[in-house]
Amino acid sequence: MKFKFSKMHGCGNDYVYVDCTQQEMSNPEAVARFVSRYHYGIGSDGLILICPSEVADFKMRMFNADGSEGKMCGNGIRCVAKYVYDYHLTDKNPVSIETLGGIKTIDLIIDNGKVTEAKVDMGQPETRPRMIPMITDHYIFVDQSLVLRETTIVGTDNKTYKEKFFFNGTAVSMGNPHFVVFVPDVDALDLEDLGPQFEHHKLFPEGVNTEFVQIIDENTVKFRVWERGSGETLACGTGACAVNYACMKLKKAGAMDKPLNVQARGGMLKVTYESGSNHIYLQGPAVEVFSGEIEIPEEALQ
Ligand SMILES: N[C@H](CCC[C@H](N)C(=O)O)C(=O)O
Repeated sequence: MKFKFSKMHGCGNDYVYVDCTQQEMSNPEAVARFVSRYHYGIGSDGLILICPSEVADFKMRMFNADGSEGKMCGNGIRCVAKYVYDYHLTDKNPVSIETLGGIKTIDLIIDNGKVTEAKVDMGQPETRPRMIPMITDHYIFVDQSLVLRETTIVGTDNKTYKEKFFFNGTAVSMGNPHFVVFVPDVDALDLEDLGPQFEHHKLFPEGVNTEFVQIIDENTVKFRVWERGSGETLACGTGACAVNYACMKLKKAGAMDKPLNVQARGGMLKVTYESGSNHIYLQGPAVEVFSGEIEIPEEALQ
C-alpha cells in the first residue's frame, strides 16, 4: 500500500495526515501502528484520516499509535482544518468537521494564504459518568479519589492496615474520556510509571487520557498528559479543555469568558469557557512539517 501524507503537529502533538476524500484506506489500525514508529516508520503520535462526510464539510478519523481509534482530537482537528484549506479541498471559513465525538466548527486564522492557527468550538463538557464512560456511583466525579494500588501493612502495634495509593481527580469527556489531576510539580512525575495505571484503571472501561496539572497563576496552568493508546504526548487539545473545565469547577484558575493559558510541554493552548453557550473553545497553532509518500510493507498490514 502506497499513499501521500503530510506530517503536521499542534504544539508538538504530531500525526500523519492522509487525504481519504478520493480513496479509502484499508486497515488504518495497522497503518497507524506502522507510521507512528520513529525508527521504522515516520514517527508520530498516530494517524489521522481526512474523509468525506454526509453531515459536515469533512470527517476526521483519528488513530492512536497503538492502532486504537479515538473519538476526538483537539490538536488533530485544527491540523485537519489547515490541511483542507491549504491543499484547496475547500475555501470555507469556518469549516465543519464530523468526528466520533460530534460535529465541530473551526474558525481559521489565515496569514499569507495559509492557515497558521485555528479556533475550535469543542462543545460542552460531558460529566455524566455513564457517558464518559466511567463506572462510579457518583453523580459527577469531581475531585474524588481514584485508588491506584492498595497494600496491606503491619503496624508497630502488630495490627494490619490497608494502605491506599491514590490521586484525587476530576473525570470529564470532551468527546473522549479525560481524568484531570492537580499536582504541585508536573516535572517531578514519573509518567511512564503512573500513566498506564490511570489509562487501564478498572473504573474506566474504555481507558482514559490523564492530565497532570500545576497551577502557575490565576490565568496560567501547566500540564503533562498521558494519552490512552499513545503514551506521553507533548500536548493534547481535548485534554487542555478538560483541564480548563476542572480548573473552573474547582476554582483553581481561569474565569468564564476569559482565555486560560494552558501550557503543554510542546506549546501554549488558549482555552475559553463561554458562559452563554456553556461551550469550550480551543485555540492554538497548526503546523505542517513536511509531506511525502510512503509505502507500507505487506507484512506490516497482516
Ligand atoms: N491528542 C488528542 C487527543 C487524542 C485522544 C486519544 N488518545 C484517545 O482518546 O484515545 C487531542 O489533541 O485532543
